[in-house]
Amino acid sequence: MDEAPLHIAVFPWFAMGHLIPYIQLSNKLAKRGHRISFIIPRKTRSKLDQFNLYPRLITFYPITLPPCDGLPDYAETTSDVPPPFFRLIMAAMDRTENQIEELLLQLKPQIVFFDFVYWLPNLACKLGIKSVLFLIINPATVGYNASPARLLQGSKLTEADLMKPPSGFPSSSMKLHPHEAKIFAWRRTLDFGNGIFFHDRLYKGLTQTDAIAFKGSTEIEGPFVDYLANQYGKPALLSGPVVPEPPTSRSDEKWARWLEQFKEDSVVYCAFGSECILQTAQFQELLLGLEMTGLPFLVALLKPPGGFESVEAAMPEGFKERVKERGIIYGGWVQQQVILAHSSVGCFITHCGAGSITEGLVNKCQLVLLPQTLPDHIMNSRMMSSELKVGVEVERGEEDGLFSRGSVCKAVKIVMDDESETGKEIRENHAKLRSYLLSNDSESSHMDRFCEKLRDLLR
Ligand SMILES: C[C@@H]1O[C@H](OP(=O)(O)OP(=O)(O)OC[C@H]2O[C@@H](n3ccc(=O)[nH]c3=O)[C@H](O)[C@@H]2O)[C@H](O)[C@H](O)[C@H]1O
Repeated sequence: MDEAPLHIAVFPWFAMGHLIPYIQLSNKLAKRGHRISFIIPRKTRSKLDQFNLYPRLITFYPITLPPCDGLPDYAETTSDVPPPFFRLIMAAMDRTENQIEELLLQLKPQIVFFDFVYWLPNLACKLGIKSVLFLIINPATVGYNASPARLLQGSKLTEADLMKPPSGFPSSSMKLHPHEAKIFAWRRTLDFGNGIFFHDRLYKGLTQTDAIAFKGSTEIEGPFVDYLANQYGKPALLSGPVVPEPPTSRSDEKWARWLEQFKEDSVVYCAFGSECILQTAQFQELLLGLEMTGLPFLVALLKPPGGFESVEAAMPEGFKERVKERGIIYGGWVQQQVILAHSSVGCFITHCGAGSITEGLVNKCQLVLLPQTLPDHIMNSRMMSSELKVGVEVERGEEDGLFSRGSVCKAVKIVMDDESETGKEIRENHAKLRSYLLSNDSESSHMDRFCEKLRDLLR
């Protein structure tokens, strides 16, 4: 490489599901010699250090969030508080503009990556820095939901409108069920920090940034990224799938010991990311569905609302006595990537967060898709089940969106059953996609193109 390395500052939304993939992307860039100045929440640093594989090139710049009415002092990422508080974290991030300006003046990066902090493109422009809106949310969701073609339908977009893709959208199989259209419609007018709707925040960022970029690969996301480049009339880049480096740490001893008692590919691991909280009835239905499978299972979920002291306290009656050592329900943080790589784990029930989907695809365990209340989870689920056919969605009520123990058990059985035709097709497709994602050629050609397009912004 004869060109000078780039210096990129990054300022992602303070959610673990965004911070971790931003560090994974930074690792890929640092591997090629680029320098990253990474703005992080101060107290969360101890959780993030382990992901930084190039500390000589990736420097963390911890910042303290300014106080915000109603936000507890200790809260700085979405995993510190329940969902109603997320908009206050966003409001506090919006108040860091002066701090960020000073930092950028001092660091002098050539490019700054951001996602939800919509005011960053204007600030960057003032300082002579190029801005890139880098989204870990898949481009299909953004194209479906926030393309200018959708806005032309007017501000009174109905749930019925949202059940169909906007004009020119590159896929006709990505359709929503009524309960999902409700979620999409609700999100559009969600107050998300300083009185600005989530949708408007994203739209402002998309219109003002110098370029839009996504985590994803040309083969899967290419048509959606081209659609957005066309719609917004600006460069749209793909970083490649940003497959995490294989974990170097071993699983916590207690999980490793527990997993080792079971035969290969037999354990169901179920986790819903860093912020998702199930209502008690659905939490219990999920556990009862796992019990019905007869398989061993490890569940890492936050406790449901309602004042439960622990996840154990929220278990269905008699559940613990019935499943005994065969099932573990844990309410704390686990090393997900290490667990997914364990040879005993054969199935992953995921909420379809962007990070979990990639981590699931690059491991051998089969995917059961149980998307929760975020539009990109729903689109990820549809993409994995209908377009790529690498996982099975848990069936839900068309109107109420609720799943049952029977539907959980059914989906697990399909992917785990050697005799099932659907299961066979899914396992074959997953194996092909896994080997594509893990191939060095795919990663390095995506990164070549990505870095070239970043350089184009500076010419
Ligand atoms: C706004 C939203 O942020 C979301 O993040 P979320 O935390 O829900 O899920 P993941 O993307 O799987 O991210 C969660 C990340 O945390 C890791 N982890 C989680 C729990 C645990 O106990 N141990 C772990 O190691 C996991 O391995 C993954 O890397 C999604 O992106 C979503 O797409 C986006 O819209």
